[in-house]
Amino acid sequence: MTAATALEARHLVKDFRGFRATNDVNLQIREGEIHAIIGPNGAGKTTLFNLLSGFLRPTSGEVALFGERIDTLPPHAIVRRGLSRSFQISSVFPSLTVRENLLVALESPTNLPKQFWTPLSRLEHLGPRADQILADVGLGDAPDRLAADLSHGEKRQLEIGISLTQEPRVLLLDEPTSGMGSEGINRVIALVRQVARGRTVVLVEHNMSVVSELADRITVLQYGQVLASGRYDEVRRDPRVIEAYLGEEAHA
Ligand SMILES: Nc1ncnc2c1ncn2[C@@H]1O[C@H](COP(=O)(O)OP(=O)(O)OP(=O)(O)O)[C@@H](O)[C@H]1O
Repeated sequence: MTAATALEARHLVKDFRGFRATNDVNLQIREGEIHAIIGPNGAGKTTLFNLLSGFLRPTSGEVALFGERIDTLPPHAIVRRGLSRSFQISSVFPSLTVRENLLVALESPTNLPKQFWTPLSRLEHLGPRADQILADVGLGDAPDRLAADLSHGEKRQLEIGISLTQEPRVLLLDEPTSGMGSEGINRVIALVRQVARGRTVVLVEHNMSVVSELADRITVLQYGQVLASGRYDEVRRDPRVIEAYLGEEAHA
C-alpha cells in the first residue's frame, strides 16, 4: 500500500447465510479524492459501506485506514482513527436547535449512540467551533432553528455537520442526494466540494450527474464484485459498465 492510499479493502468478502453480498472486493481510495461507489440495486454498495465503517465484520479479507487494519475495530474506534460516516451514525435531535445539535455532537463526538447529560449552557466554550462548522455546511444563517423544522436537504447539511465534529480525515456519505429535488441536489454538490477540501470523501450515489460532477474516480459494483474502477470518463466507456449500469442512463 502506498502512502497516498487513505482507505483500502483487500479481498473483502461478506456472506449472509450463504449469500455472498461482497465478493473479493479490492478497493483503493486515494488520499484527498472524491470517490463514488455506484452500481445497480442490490450490487452490495451498502454492505461495502458497512464493512468499511465497522458496522459489519467481514467474513474474510481486510480493511485498512492509512495503512492500519481497522476491520476488527468497533465503529466508534474507527471514528477515532479518522473515518466517519454520515447519515447512518449521526442522529439529529429534533427538539434541539441546529446549533445545539452541533454543541452536543462536539461535546461527545464518538459517543455512539449519543447520550447527553451535560446542560447545554456548559457547552458554550464549543460555540466558536460549532459556528465554524455551521458556516462550512451552509447553515450559518440558521443556528437557532429547531432541527425538526429543517427541510430534508437542510437536515442532510446538519447531519454532515455532525459528522464533521468528529474531525474525519475520511468521510463516507451514503446517498447524500436521495429524495432531493434539483435545488437540493445542487446544494449538496457544493457542500460535498466544500467538505472535501483537505479530506477524502467516499460516497454511494445513484444520481449519475452528481457522480460526474463530483467524483475524481468511481468504482462500479455488480453482484458484490468490482466491475470497474478508475476515472469517471474512462469507466463510463467500459462496455461492461454500460451493459450493467450506465446503459440504463444512456438509454433513458
Ligand atoms: N443482513 C442481510 N442479510 C441477508 N442479505 C442481505 C443483508 N444485507 C444485504 N443483503 C443482501 O445483499 C445484497 C446487497 O445488498 P446491499 O444493500 O449492500 O446492496 P446495495 O447496492 O446497497 O443496494 P441498493 O442500491 O438497493 O441500496 C442484496 O441482495 C441484499 O438482499
